[in-house]
Amino acid sequence: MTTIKVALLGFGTVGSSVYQTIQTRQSKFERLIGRKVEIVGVLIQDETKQRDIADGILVTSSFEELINICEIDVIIEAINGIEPGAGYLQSALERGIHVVTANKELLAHEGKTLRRTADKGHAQLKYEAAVAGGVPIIGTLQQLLQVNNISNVEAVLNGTSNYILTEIAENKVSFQEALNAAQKLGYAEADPRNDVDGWDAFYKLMILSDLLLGNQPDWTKVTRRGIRNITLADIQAVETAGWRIKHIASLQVNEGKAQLRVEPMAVSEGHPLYDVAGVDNAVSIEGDLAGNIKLHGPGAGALPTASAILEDFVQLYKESDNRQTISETAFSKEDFNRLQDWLITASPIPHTAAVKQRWSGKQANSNTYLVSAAAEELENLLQEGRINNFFRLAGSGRKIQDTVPVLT
Ligand SMILES: NC(=O)C1=CN([C@@H]2O[C@H](COP(=O)(O)OP(=O)(O)OC[C@H]3O[C@@H](n4cnc5c(N)ncnc54)[C@H](OP(=O)(O)O)[C@@H]3O)[C@@H](O)[C@H]2O)C=CC1
Ligand SMILES: N[C@@H](CC=O)C(=O)O
Repeated sequence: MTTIKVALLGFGTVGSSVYQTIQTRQSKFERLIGRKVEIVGVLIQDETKQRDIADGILVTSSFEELINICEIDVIIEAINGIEPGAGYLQSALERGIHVVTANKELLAHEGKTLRRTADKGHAQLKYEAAVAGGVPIIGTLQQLLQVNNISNVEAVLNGTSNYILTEIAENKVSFQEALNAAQKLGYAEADPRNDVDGWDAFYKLMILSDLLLGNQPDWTKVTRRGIRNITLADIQAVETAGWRIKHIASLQVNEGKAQLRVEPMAVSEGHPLYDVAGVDNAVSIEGDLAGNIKLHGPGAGALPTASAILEDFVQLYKESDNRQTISETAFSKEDFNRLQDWLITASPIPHTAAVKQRWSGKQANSNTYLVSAAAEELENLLQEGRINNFFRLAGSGRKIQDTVPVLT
């Protein structure tokens, strides 16, 4: 029986979990792909750290050493940031080495170049773990794309942010306490600003854009808001009105134009993302043939991410499909002056906004209002401290009367 030789780049939360799983599931791999799997080398940064890695496996901080000494069939990459990882993957693909990566920041920036190199080098590039952790969204979209037209994707894509919002709401902990816990549990990025300022979800959305539309919009034109300024008072006020706040990445295609956004939104009961709690991620997809499909599961953490990586790994030896999307869809600009419906939390209501409905909160400053207003106007009111927060209503095309509970 021949052996597949694997090198791991990174031995942190994700890398060490991939290592453990490969070591303990040998018989499963043999059954699935008829070959043994051997880890031949591990690339790390700090050579002085103690690690539980078997003798005979090269552990090095030099990529040159790793790639020149070891014979490698597959590189599994789980390090942080764009460089040096992008250079390493480029060099591996040029040599015909397959790559499986979990690194969304790298892929959002360099995915296109890497895919081109993969095609030329006849190697495959797999990245299921880079979007939504253990939720198999990439494979599902690749499958659905064959005949469906996808018009709308709404997704909770950052496990850390969802965990923090849930902890604040359910356990009344502070933002900082919830973030500390997310870091301890291995959910957060090495620099957690990527999570709480919306960058991580943004990178994942750009990967979905590449996959669905064959391109990415101008990054500077995409709304990106994080969860930093959301308070317990906001969460409670919005819940009093029957809604929840979720950090949502959305991609909507309307008349050949795509609009992408990452922001906290208000979701009503019945919305596919309403019940997504803790570290879970979920993706709600509208296909013109399939209808609404929702995938829901753990969005971060060691084992779910290792699961996505190793399912990709097995697929390398079962098929060869590195298809690139070709699409006619253009990207539309956000119109910050267009009147839209929003939930705002404030007290008292600023006179400029047209109020459609009002819910009294338990505390003096926690009233919730359904208003028709322009994003720019609300952003200004927020900056001036005249409202506490504002949330777009999730669920495109829904009528407001369908989603807002009638008050007595
Ligand atoms: N944690 C999660 O739930 C998920 C993470 N990801 C992605 O997976 C990747 C890894 O995440 P995670 O395991 O949490 O991160 P960690 O910070 O736990 O681990 C990062 C690993 O990469 C190594 N590393 C960092 N920089 C370099 C470098 N320049 N050269 C060589 N090695 C380097 C570190 O080395 P050393 O040990 O010496 O410090 C460490 O072993 C990231 O891209 C992340 O976005 C994707 C999905 C989920
Ligand atoms: N930091 C990320 C990890 C997975 O991609 C998250 O919290 O979702």
